[in-house]
Amino acid sequence: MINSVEKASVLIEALPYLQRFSGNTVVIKYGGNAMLNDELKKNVIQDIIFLKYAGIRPVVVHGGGPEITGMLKKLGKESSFVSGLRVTDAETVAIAEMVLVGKINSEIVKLLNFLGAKAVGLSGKDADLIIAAKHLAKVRENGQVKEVDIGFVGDVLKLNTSIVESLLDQGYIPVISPIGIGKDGATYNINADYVAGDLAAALGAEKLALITDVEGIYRDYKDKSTFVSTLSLAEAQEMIKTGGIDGGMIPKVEACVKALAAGVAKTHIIDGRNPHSLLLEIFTTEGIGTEVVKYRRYING
Ligand SMILES: Nc1ncnc2c1ncn2[C@@H]1O[C@H](COP(=O)(O)OP(=O)(O)O)[C@@H](O)[C@H]1O
Ligand SMILES: CC(=O)N[C@@H](CCC(=O)OP(=O)(O)O)C(=O)O
Repeated sequence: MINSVEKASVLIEALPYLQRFSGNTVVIKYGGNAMLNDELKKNVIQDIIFLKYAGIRPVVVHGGGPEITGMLKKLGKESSFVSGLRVTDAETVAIAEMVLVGKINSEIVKLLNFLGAKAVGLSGKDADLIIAAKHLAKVRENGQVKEVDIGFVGDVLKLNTSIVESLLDQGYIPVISPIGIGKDGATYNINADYVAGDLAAALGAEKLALITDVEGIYRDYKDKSTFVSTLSLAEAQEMIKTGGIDGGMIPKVEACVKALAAGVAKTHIIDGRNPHSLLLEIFTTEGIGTEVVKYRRYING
C-alpha cells in the first residue's frame, strides 16, 4: 500500500501534464486486442473519462480485428492478412461493418456513458466523416516493393472533421469506427491505426495514443529485453524497411509517422493489458509504453 505522502506525490506529478494538455485534443486508438476482457475494458474507458474531466478533448477510434475474425470464423470464413491488413472481399466488408459499427462502437459508447461521460458513436459514413479510396497493400519481395489488391480495404482520402469538432465543442466524446465510404459509393474497411493517425493529423491533435496488446516496440520482437521506450521517426521508418517492425505494428508506426509529420507533438504505443496504462503514459514522467517522436531529443512532456 502507498502512504498518503506517496499518494499526494503521484497527484502532484500529474500537475505539469494537466496544465500543459488541458484544452488539447488527444486521439486514442483502442485496439481490438486490448478489449479482450471486461475489467481491462473498464480501465481503458475510465482512463478516457479521466482525460475528459482533466480538460482534455479525447477522440476515440476503435478497432476490433479479433471480433471480426471471430465472426467470420463462425460464418465459415478464414481470415488472411497482408502487411497487417485484412484481405477483404464484399462479404467480409459487410461483416466488418456490422461488427465494428453495430457491436463494438455501440458497446464503447454504452460503457463511456455508463461510467460518466457523454459519448456519441460515428461510423466513417456519418456526415461523410471518412472518404476512402482503395488501398493497395505493399509487399516486400527480394528487396523490391510490390503492390497487391486486397479488396475493399481503404486508405483515408479525406476527413470531414467538422462533425468531430462540433461534438468536441459540445462536450461529447466522439467514438469512431474505421469504416469509410468511397467516391464510388463502396464501403471500405480501413485499419483503425490509419484512421487514428490521419484524424490526429487533421484535428491538429497534441497526441496520438495507440492502445494495443504489446508493451510497445521491441528492436527485435523475439527478444523482450530489446524494448524501446523512445524511438525517433527516422529510426521507426528504418525498422519498417529492414523488417524489424512487421505485421500489425506496421500500420501503427505508419500512423505515428503521418501524425508526427503533420505536427502532432508525440505519439505513443501503449499496452492495454496493463491497467491504466493510458493515464500512466500521459501523466507520469517515465511513461510505460513506446513513444515515437520526431527527434529523439524531444523529451519534454
Ligand atoms: N518490433 C515489434 N515490436 C512489437 N510488436 C511487434 C513488432 N513487430 C511486429 N509486432 C506485432 O504487432 C502486434 C500488434 O499489432 P496488432 O496485433 O494488430 O494490434 P491491435 O489489434 O491492437 O491493433 C504485436 O502483438 C506483435 O505481434
Ligand atoms: C483493413 C483492416 O485490416 N481493417 C481492420 C479493421 C479493424 C482494426 O483495425 O482492428 P484492430 O485495431 O483491432 O486490429 C480489420 O479488418 O481487422
